Amino acid sequence: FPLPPGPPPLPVVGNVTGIDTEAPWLSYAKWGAVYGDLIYTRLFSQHIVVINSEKVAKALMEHRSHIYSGRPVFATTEPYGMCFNTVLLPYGPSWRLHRRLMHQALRPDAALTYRPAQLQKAHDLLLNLIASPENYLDHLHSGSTIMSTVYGYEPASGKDAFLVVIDKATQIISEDLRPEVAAIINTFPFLLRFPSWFPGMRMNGRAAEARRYAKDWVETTFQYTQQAMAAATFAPCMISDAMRKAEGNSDAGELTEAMKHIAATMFMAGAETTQSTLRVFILAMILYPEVQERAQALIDSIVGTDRLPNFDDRESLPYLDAILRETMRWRPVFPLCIPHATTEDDIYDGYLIPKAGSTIIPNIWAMAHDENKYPNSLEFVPERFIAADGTLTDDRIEYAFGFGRRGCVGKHMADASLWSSMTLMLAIFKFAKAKDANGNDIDIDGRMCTGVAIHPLPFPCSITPRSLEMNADRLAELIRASG
Ligand code: HEM
Repeated sequence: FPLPPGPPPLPVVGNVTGIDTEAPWLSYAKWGAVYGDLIYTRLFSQHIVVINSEKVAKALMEHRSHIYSGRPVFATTEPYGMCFNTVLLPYGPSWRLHRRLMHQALRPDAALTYRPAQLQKAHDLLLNLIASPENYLDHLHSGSTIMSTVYGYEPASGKDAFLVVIDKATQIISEDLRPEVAAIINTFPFLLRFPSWFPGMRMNGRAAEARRYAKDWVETTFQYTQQAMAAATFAPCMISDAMRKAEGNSDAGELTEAMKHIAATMFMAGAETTQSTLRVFILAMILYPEVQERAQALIDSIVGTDRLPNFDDRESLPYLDAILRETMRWRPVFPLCIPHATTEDDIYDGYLIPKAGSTIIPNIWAMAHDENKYPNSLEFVPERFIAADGTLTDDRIEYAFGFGRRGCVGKHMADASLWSSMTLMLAIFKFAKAKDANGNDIDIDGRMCTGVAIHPLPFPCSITPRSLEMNADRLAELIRASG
């Protein structure tokens, strides 16, 4: 059988020159218009199969998930200190153990138990935003529930020491572990042995830095929880629950080691993604003020202004869910998902998808910007998720969380965190363009960073209470009144 169609490769480098390295998802989507939904391409020695449609992604990665649940072997994983990371583990016993332990904590009914903590975090976010709106990026970050639910640790608002370390590691890894970068290193692994002062070898220094940060983050945060567990006041968290259950088991050592790695993975996979989605949300609210006003009018009419919204209001606020879905569609955090790898040869639609080292890239960006499904896809239009009878459509943007057995394990937790943060922020604040010294709006270009996971680059914005009477004391009172 032939390989799927794709652009003709150059000798040695393959298709590397035809790819927009800042936004490869755009190149792959353009190729899709010529070659179809399933494309074969080669970057140096790396065989890559790109999937541009949700239908094909589901047919392969969900209905044949026993074949498509591996991860490519990246020469960068070990030098960057990432061997512990569930996301990059090969399809095998360690990954299965990680997944089982995570599933126990994050399956839909277990995720419900985090709701009070998620609401509390959303309240803290409001208080922090009213106190210092200019630091909104720090507040979005420290507002994550993951540090408290996983480690029992409450990050300080502002620049929390643990979060700073984790941020630095995550940033380097997201930029340098892209399949396009990994393809170069996989082909020329000796590049990683050049000293970092050698021209062009900045990457080497970055690998050493990432390794240091990763070690610090895996060990120090875990030690924090182990020490804190001895204190009578320590509230249970995922680690303390798992460690107590494992006590006395013959495999307690193995479970403790796995928990340490899972906890670090959950933070890496969960906090950054949630924060990035909230950044996209704020960007959209500023660029589409009519959407913001419609949502606020709905909140006022359903919830009123004497209390804050809570999860019981969710069903009555479909437009808020439509905004959440549109946020995830408009600028997906993982435009190229996280690559999978095949563990057997496969034949699909008359084409061979080879086992030998094939990297499978679902182009989530292309799925989210399919003009047949989402006309004017570059515009932010939550109404596309509202049916004629006013209810939500069936399109839950599941593809933004990946596919099959490797699909996101934290999606229920992410969904509730995002909904509560977005809805509560809209209830209290108006998001608008910042003004310059002459009182004119400062334009926002909405540019995104590049990497495996992307977010809008920092932009100036004005975050002010919607009501002139609202201040920190009144907000604290409103939170108390909301129970
Ligand atoms: C807006 C928030 C989030 C988005 C958009 C998101 C998206 C994704 C995507 C696209 C993948 C790759 C799936 C695949 O390979 O097919 C993934 C994997 C993963 N996600 Fe999430 N995620 C989010 C939040 C979270 C949270 C809150 C957690 C944990 C608390 C989490 C934990 C994980 C883990 C552990 C994996 C790796 C699964 C594996 O390799 O088996 N994610 N996520």
